[in-house]
Amino acid sequence: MLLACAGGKVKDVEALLAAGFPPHYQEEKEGTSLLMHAAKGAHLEVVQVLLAAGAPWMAVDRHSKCAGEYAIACDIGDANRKQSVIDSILNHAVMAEMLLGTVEDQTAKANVLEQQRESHDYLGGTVRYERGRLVDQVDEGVMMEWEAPLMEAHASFLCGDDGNRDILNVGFGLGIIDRAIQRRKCRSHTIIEAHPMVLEKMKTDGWYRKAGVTIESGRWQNVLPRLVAQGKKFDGIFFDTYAEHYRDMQGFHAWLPKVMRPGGIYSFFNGLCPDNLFFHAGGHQTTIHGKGYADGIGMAAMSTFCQWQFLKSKMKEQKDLVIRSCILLTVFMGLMDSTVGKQMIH
Ligand SMILES: C[S@@+](CC[C@H](N)C(=O)[O-])C[C@H]1O[C@@H](n2cnc3c(N)ncnc32)[C@H](O)[C@@H]1O
Repeated sequence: MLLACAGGKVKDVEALLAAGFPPHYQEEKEGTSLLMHAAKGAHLEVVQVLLAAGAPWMAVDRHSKCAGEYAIACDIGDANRKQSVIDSILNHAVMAEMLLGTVEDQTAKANVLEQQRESHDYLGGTVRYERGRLVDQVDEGVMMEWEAPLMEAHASFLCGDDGNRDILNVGFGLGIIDRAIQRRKCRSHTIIEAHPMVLEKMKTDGWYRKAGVTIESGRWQNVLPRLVAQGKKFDGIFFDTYAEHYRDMQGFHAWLPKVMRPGGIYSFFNGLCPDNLFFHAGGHQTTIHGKGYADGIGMAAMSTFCQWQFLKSKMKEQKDLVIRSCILLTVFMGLMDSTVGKQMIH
């Protein structure tokens, strides 16, 4: 099977799968999967057959590399084919993450509670400012001074040169981006911050007295609905919180169309799976497109997004719990390596 995948022999791969060969197989020594072998040779058809059969896109080898990275590293001459393989895996990853996310949303309330607990632990705990760092009560770095060049770049992107923009920053931390925004000038500068000790520091440092600056204290989850109800709109928005799940970020993205002026700019600190380029891209696309915000969207993700919106709108129309459960179960079966599930989805 490994040879068939590496050699792009799609008929052999199909025959072996039909005979019961597990699509999730990984060889013992290096941990390479069937999908990695196919991706390495840019064998698009084999990749598609394996993904459809339930081969896990996120499996990693013994060096923590996933199939997407094998596709990126592949050195065949045909750049189009190579790109098609990358797109195919990424598209599948985004689709799987979005569907899985919904299954989790519906069925694993405990996970949500777990995430909320993490956030509440942080917000209810102590923080301290020390030598260019903000650290939480378990000595984890919330923000570090070395991130300044990144924050400068975000501020420059958001503020432009016209000095005429209403800017919103979510998460003060060390205030690096807020100082950079102040240096660049803007019409108004709003900061949402939730941690009482950070708010205290902001008070001490005079942020409450700065002209044009409004401090909104509280979690963005509570503040944003109020700002929207007041009809507040912004030209530039930055999001960089702490101890939150990427699903929170998705939740934030769902608010963007309501608080952003047309032509506005959004930027965020993107620390999703920073150690793995491919997971980073998958997480990024899922997060951006997962809840109805479709700006700067790639075509592959767009088609996934449309399919997903269609599925969601169908679910809404029916308003029928049984049908909803059936769809979720089907999706789940599809994800769980079930040919029947895949056929049901189709
Ligand atoms: C990584 S720091 C932000 C750093 C900032 N970009 C800078 O340039 O210094 C994250 C900040 O978000 C705040 N925060 C965490 N959860 C929040 C929430 N739900 N709403 C508002 N602020 C939150 C934290 O207290 C912390 O001050």
